[in-house]
Amino acid sequence: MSAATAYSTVRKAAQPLTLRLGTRRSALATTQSSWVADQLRAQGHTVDLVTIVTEGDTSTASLSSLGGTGVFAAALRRALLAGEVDFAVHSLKDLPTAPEPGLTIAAVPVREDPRDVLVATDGRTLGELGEGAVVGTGSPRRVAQLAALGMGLSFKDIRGNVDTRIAMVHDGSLDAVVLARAGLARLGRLDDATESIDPLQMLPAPGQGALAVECRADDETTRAALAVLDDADTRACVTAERAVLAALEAGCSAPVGALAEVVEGEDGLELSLRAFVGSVDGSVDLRRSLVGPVTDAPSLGHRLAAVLLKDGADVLGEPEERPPAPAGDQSATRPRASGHSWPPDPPGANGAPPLAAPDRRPENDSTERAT
Ligand SMILES: NCc1[nH]cc(CCC(=O)O)c1CC(=O)O
Repeated sequence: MSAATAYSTVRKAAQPLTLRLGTRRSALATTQSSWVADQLRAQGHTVDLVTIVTEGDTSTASLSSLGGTGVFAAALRRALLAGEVDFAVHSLKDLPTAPEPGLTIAAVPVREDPRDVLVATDGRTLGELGEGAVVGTGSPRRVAQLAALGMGLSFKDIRGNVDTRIAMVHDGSLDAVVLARAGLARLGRLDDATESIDPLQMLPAPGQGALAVECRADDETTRAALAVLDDADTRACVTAERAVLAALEAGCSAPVGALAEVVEGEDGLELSLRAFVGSVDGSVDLRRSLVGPVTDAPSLGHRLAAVLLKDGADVLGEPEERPPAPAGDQSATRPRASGHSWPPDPPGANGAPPLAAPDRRPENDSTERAT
């Protein structure tokens, strides 16, 4: 018996396991969880889904009053830490950037297309919506970027699952909604999208389109089984994106978008990272980018956040550190990678350069908080 135990310990990672997967009950959550479960079943493991009801699913109160998108993850994490389930699958963009003590992200599987899509009446694109069109979204990030286009759109704060939101367009109560393309893809509803929005106009949420597969940090057996699902490129991208968010959360509370892509550089593969910080009235529209080594994802994100805070210090609140660098000397914020203003050409309908915000009103800062 003891000899058999010792033997099985050596081969533990290769043993078929029986794992309990905690999942929220929404269609998106169960679809995502089932996809991960199938990947593990293909490795010979047995996976049982355990439904966990979260406050974010049952309450109709606004997300911000419940404590933000973190409420979705909180109940799953409690069940994990209590040992009721062995692992959980989250939409990475809904996961707080602070690590959860006792838990670890064992895998970040290959990401779906991270862009946002428009679902509009009459097959319209963003450019065809027109002045006064009502766009439903509860996301300050989406509102800020749409407002910055200067197209005279108006916004309605909506909640509900993906199907509910699409229905609001089809029944004519809204002109359009903006949703993550990944959610539509996973639910088989991509045909409802009328435009995949160019990241030059709308940067996705950090981590959008990616999943996080989480388990207890001390559960080596489960960790090893989940690790085979990890995609190194996706992990590097979302690590950089979330580093921007984490660094900005410390320095401002404005709407944030970020997107990293692995690109072919002169010295091999590099990370190209773009980020946006704005205000929901569209008056602040700050976009910057950096390129750096794939192995440097966290510091790339932190450096890009520092650039954003420095360049937007007057409208974004207090940056952590504000070096009194002389004009023209940007070396302190870009020790390794090259920093540049992005996008290179003025985007959007108003043709305004990223920083040309004539009516920026710093005194309005307190009304521009992300909610
Ligand atoms: N905040 C809700 C949420 N969390 C994850 C997704 C979609 C899937 C993803 O982005 O990974 C969505 C819906 C949406 O934003 O349209």
